[in-house]
Amino acid sequence: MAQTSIILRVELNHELVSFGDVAATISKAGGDITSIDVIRPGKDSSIRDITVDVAESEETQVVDALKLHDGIKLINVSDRTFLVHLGGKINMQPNVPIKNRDDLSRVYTPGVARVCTAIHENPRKAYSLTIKRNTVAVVTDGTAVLGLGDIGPHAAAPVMEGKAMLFKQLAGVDAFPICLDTKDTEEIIRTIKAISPIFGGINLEDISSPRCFEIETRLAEELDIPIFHDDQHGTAVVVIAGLLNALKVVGKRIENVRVVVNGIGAAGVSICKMLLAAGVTQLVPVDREGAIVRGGTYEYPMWQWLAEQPQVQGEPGTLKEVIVDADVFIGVSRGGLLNGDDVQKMKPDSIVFAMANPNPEIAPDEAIPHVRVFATGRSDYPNQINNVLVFPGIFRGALDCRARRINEPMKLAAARAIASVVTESELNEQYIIPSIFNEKVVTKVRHAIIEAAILTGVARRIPPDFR
Ligand SMILES: NC(=O)C1=CN([C@@H]2O[C@H](COP(=O)(O)OP(=O)(O)OC[C@H]3O[C@@H](n4cnc5c(N)ncnc54)[C@H](O)[C@@H]3O)[C@@H](O)[C@H]2O)C=CC1
Ligand SMILES: CC(=O)C(=O)O
Ligand SMILES: [Mg+2]
Repeated sequence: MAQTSIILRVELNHELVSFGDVAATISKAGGDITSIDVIRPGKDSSIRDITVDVAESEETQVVDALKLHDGIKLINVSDRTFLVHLGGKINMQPNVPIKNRDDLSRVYTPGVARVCTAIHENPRKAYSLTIKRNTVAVVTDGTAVLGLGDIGPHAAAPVMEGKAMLFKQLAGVDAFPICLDTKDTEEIIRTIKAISPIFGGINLEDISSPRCFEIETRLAEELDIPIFHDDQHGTAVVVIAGLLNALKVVGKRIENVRVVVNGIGAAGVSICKMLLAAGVTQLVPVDREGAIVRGGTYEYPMWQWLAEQPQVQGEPGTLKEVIVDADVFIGVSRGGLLNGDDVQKMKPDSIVFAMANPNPEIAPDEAIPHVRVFATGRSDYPNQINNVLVFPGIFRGALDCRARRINEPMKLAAARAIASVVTESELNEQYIIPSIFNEKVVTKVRHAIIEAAILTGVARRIPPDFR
């Protein structure tokens, strides 16, 4: 059940109510008190901030119970999630202070002019003399934001700021959110190209399919910095990492399992491609109209490509039909499509990755009794299969070796690196994928990316630790 955390500011009339009564009322309504701060002490009355963890569905019950209680005045309810977003989640800091005119004349005019000239004469110096070497643009048009769909560029910003925070905290990469007010493929490509000089890489985010494929392909052809559509490749890399480990847990081999992938959009297409590259021989891609079958005719080029792959199964069917006897289900579609009965019909020792955000394709409580390995994209359940395990380390590595692009061998190396963080002795049903807070993740992904970039000839610099 999804949890939230709220802060309740209450005034207590001590003649009518004790703090014990308040705690009991909150607990009876389903809340769990995690901290109490006295804001204004007093003999007759006091004001306190009570932080309460509560299931999202029970938040109103807690609030109503306090409102109805004699002697309690509910002054304010704040949602801690909204509080951390006040004013935005990131800012920009100078690297050196400007304390006097001397400093000013060096960081700005006239001194800066000599640096500009040096870059003009040798554009590669942009990497050593500007923020380019460590800066990535996180670019969206707001058309496929999480599983919320086309909510527009303003509403997409909190996700992009969140990605920027993760880039910095996990990998030291400076990332800047850019939310474009256009859905036009050509305009998006033109705009990203026009802003690219200051960036060392472009992370495309939450751009809906099929436009995302052309945007990424064209930018990769026309720019010489890495272009990475996170929802496609970040997701595929982390799915392969999780699947390699989950298969070990259930004792099945990748070439013997039947895999259903639901939602053949940005994430689904890339996952299918990577599954085939990793050795899957029985693949059932499914979208709204049911299974995409071998030999079928489809409107989207990527679906048509799938229909031409020998490993893609020929039998048509709805999701509820094709999931019967599947070994693996991977959902990157939208929440609440399956129930316990559906996953019960899978093969024994089934693996279910229900990765739609914020709500998975099947609620964990419904799935867990019937499947052997269960994972979601969320941070509030075990086995979080989320591309946050991928993009920080991939860009750390790509920036450090100034990779021209991020290719297939680099992605496969990243998947293996993530899987390898979980040791044989640690591996179990509840731990197939490392936590994002495990520091080995970024270190290992970075290493794997640089090694593969050097081997495949896309690195333009050998970092000191590889010399
Ligand atoms: N856990 C993670 O790391 C990630 C999770 N996701 C989640 O995966 C979902 C899809 O993301 P994208 O691929 O970026 O979006 P997208 O918009 O490119 O693709 C979504 C696809 O799902 C299909 N779909 C929608 N309803 C469906 C249904 N009832 N049955 C079958 N297919 C259906 C759509 O037709 C579309 O092809 C979102 O919920 C997103 O939050 C995406 C990327 C990473
Ligand atoms: C995690 C992510 O990128 C998404 O859900 O879109
Ligand atoms: Mg995304």
